[in-house]
Amino acid sequence: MQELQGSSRFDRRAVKVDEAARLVLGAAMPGRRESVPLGQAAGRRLAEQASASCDWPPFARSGLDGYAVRSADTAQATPQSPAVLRVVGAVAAGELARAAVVPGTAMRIMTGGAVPEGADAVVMLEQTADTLENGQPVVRVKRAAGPGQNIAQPGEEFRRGSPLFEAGTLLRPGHLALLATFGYADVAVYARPRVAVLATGAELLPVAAPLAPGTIRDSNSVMVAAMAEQSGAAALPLGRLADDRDAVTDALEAALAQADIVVTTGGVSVGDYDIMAAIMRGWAPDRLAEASVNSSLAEDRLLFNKVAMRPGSPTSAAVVKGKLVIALSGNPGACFVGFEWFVRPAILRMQGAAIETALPEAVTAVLDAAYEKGSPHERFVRTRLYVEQGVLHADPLAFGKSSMMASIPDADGLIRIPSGSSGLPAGSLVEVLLLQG
Ligand SMILES: Nc1nc2c(c(=O)[nH]1)N[C@H]1C(S)=C(S)[C@@H](COP(=O)(O)OP(=O)(O)OC[C@H]3O[C@@H](n4cnc5c(N)ncnc54)[C@H](O)[C@@H]3O)O[C@H]1N2
Ligand code: MOO
Ligand SMILES: [Mg+2]
Repeated sequence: MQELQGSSRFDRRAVKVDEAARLVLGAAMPGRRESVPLGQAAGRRLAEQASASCDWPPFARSGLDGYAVRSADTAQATPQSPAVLRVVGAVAAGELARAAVVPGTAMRIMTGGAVPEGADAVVMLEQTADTLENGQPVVRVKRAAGPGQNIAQPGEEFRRGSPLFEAGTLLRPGHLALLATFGYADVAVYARPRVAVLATGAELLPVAAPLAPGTIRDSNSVMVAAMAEQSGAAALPLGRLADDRDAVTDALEAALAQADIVVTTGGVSVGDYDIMAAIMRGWAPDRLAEASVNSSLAEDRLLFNKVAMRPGSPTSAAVVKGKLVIALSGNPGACFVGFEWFVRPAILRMQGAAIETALPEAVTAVLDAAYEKGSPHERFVRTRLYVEQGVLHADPLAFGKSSMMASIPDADGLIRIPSGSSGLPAGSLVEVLLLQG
């Protein structure tokens, strides 16, 4: 048996969850960059500002299938007395007109076609009639066209050189459309942070193993790895380790050599085999009080080893060799909440997200059922969210204990129950942290 000497295992100062998250974010700097083909850039984050490489639209463009005209020529047009204009040609999208539109003439034009010189309006086909006069094609325009009508002016949407998206922007399909428009065949994005995942606990079996008495299958590894991937990271699942301090220390060394963030689960409380707590304490515990959001990655230090939150109070974090080590609690519920507060924000920050957007997003909802339990620490209660008559409701889920998993897959959010309270009555307005879909 490995003894953790002395009473220091109980000597832990709880930091508030927001402060703990900021300590982690202060140590998680935007990281490596790489260039990827545009078609692979969805879900990645821009590493540098993108800007418009030309005016958009780049030329005066017809918004309809119709006739390009001089609006002045149609000023008196009515259905009874249409303007009669000689048709001097046609222009399809992708073509350039071979003639200008001079007074008394019109040019047939298709949607997306470049408006010919001289024309300042497009009349839709439905408002025109084609005929022949003296063997020449003419078009009758039955209504006055306003100047600029149905024409997208060059630069009306974007000016050449104007900023499109800032570094850190999460690229969604619409962003890709604009990047394509402006010729970004390759895009500079932040590299996916590499997140090593290591589960500690002698009781843990691989997923494929049959259960033996006293053992359970490792469910945290796969959950944490999936959450990391969902946040834009590349997960490196490193498997399970028994509660052996030397073996875990060696595994951490190896993980630090290949990852940007090392996430462990289990072994952070006060038990005899909670070796992660001892290992974390070993990282310059005397610096704990000095740790601040401005600390650099230069020196190894413990960021915190207790958080004023339930679940997840023993969650710990340290900076080691310039990398973040986040030791999540083994209880699956605590592991899940600890990831949302510390690991996901760190992953987002390393991909250039601003600190405020890296933190969990909060909304306000009406609490459907009373939450009776008071707590010296803030609580995060798994909840379903739904909208009724335009109002967001939080319906707390059963089986929400830290050790329980049943409600994790159903949770849309985490209700934030303030500390020190004796709970909250039904109907209270509560803050809810949104979870990823
Ligand atoms: N005397 C005290 N005991 C406990 C305290 C305390 O303050 N005083 N804190 C409790 C709280 S709160 C939590 S949370 C847990 C934290 O436990 P650890 O982080 O040390 O985790 P373990 O002891 O290794 O395991 C706890 C629990 O979770 C199961 N587990 C662990 N790893 C996995 C995994 N990969 N997949 C699924 N389940 C896992 C493990 O079997 C245990 O049942 O401590 C309380 N105790
Ligand atoms: O703080 Mo422990 O995480 O659930 O019960
Ligand atoms: Mg334990």
